[in-house]
Order: sequence, then structure tokens, then C-alpha cells
Amino acid sequence: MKRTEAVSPLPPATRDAGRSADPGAPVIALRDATLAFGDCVLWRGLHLDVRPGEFLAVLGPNGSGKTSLLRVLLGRQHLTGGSLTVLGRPPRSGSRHIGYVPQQTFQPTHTLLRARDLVRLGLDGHRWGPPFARRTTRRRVDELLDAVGAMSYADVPLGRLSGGEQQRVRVAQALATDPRILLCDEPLLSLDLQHQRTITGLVAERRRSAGTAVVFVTHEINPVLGLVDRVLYLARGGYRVGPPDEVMTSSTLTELYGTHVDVVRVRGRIVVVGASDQGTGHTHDDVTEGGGKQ
Ligand SMILES: Nc1ncnc2c1ncn2[C@@H]1O[C@H](COP(=O)(O)OP(=O)(O)OP(=O)(O)O)[C@@H](O)[C@H]1O
Repeated sequence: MKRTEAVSPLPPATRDAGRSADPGAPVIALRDATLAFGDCVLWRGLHLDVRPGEFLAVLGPNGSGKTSLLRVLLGRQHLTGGSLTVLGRPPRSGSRHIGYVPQQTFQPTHTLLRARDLVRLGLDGHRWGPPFARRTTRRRVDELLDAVGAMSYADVPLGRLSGGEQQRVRVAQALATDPRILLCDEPLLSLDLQHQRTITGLVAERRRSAGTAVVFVTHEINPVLGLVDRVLYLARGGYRVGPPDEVMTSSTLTELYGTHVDVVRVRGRIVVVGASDQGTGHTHDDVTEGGGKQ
């Protein structure tokens, strides 16, 4: 399997964040990793290191295995072949060092769980033993809700919130444990431009100040283009990984999809044209902006 870049040096944006950590110690290390369900190989031979403070965007058509990759990193799905370490150990579910923003699922309208309850669960839901002091917990929950612009509906049941409002609460929950790795599955979905900026700003600040590594699944690279160190692009069982300028090119994506794909840059934005249903066994929209469906 050809890859654009196997292990990159830390790009300028991440050097500060990675300074205190051993730059030789990836927080995620996949070696010759394969994931298949029956005859359907989602990706094979994946070789990838993610460093502290790095921002990795994961792109690819529907069904290419982006969410499944996050599930593998979370220890919820076993690899079919190859190996993985997360923070130097085999992955295990429930680690408080990993924050996870799942793909959008709407809360049932009758749920009584409030926004602040969900964030509190992120804070002490994994812990055994006595709960944190009430006042400390409340202050931290308020800080997290405030950071995502969700204070005004902190006490509203989740089922009464819009999709975008729920999404912001999920981001606050994922950040609650000060994670060393943040896994995000299309966190900008349903968010207007202003709240997209709030969330991307928050993630950027988190990686800058704490060296948190970010794996960010998205159909739209443009809202995070300024943050992305490397792109992992999955398609047809294969992949490419490298800086956006190397991966998001007509020649690289044409090779990956096995058919002609045009990548054009318009006023600093990346537009991918022609990546339609290219043998993943799944449908994929025809004209994409930033590598995904519209
Ligand atoms: N546990 C499972 N058993 C069998 N097939 C599965 C399982 N989990 C995922 N799949 C299949 O693997 C494929 C990849 O799914 P995945 O959700 O990882 O894709 P994706 O790239 O995130 O797609 P999308 O862009 O639509 O969110 C899909 O066809 C899915 O049905």
C-alpha cells in the first residue's frame, strides 16, 4: 500500500504543543492495520502515528470506515489484522484519557437528562469512589458549558434542544476529563458558522495548551483547513496520509479512487469534483467540497 507519508515530523502548528512530551512517543500507533467485516475490507495495511498536539483530519466517502476507525481507537472494535497502541498500550474502552464526540444522534424528546447532567457524566461518569466535591463539579461543568456557548440552556432537557445545541453539549462532555486524545466524529454537523468557529476554536486551544491529539472525522475539510496537520483519506480499502497539500490533489485522489477526480482550490477552499461511488460498495455524492458529501 502506497502512502504519501508514513511518519511526519511535527508541523509548525504543533511544535509548541508537543514540546513537553516526548516527540518520539506517538499517542496512537497503528501498524499494518486492517479492518474488514466479512468480505468487505474497509482499510488494509494502515500505518499511522499520531503525535501529541497533532490534528489529523479523516476523510473519505460514505462507508469507507471512518467511524469504524474511531471505534477501533476506542477499543470497541477489534482490528482484523495488524496492531494498535493507544498511549503506549492496547486500546481499552472507557479510558478517561480519551474524549469522544460521537456522530450525531438525537436524544429522544422525552429524555429528562439535562445538558449539565450529560457534561457532569463526562466529568465523573468513569470514576469509582467518592464523587468530586459538589461545588467543584458545578464550577467545572459551568466552565465547559460556557466554553461551547451552552450556558443559556444548561438546565433544559436534552430532548428539547436542537441538533446543533445538543452537539455543543457533546463537545463539552468530551472535553470534561482533559483528554490527551480527542476523537471527533463529524462534530460540526448541524452547527451554524458561528458555532462551528466556537467548536474549532475550542479544539485548537485544547491542543495548543494541553498538547491533546485530535482525530477529526469530517466530510468538510474547509472549516478546519487552518488547523489540519495531516489528512488521512480512506477509500476503496486503501488510504493516503500526509499534509493536506500532498493528499488533497487531483493525482493523489485519482489514484486512490481509481478514477479521475479533480481537486481545485477556490479562494483558499478545497473543492473535490467527481468522487462518486468509487467502488467502496457504498454510494458517495458526486461533487464534494473538501472531500466529502454535500
Ligand atoms: N459491526 C459491524 N458489522 C458489520 N458491518 C459493519 C459494522 N460496523 C460497520 N460496518 C459497516 O462498515 C462500513 C463502514 O462503516 P463506517 O460507519 O465506519 O463508515 P463511515 O466512513 O464512517 O461512513 P459515513 O461517512 O457514512 O459516516 C459500513 O458499510 C457499515 O455498514
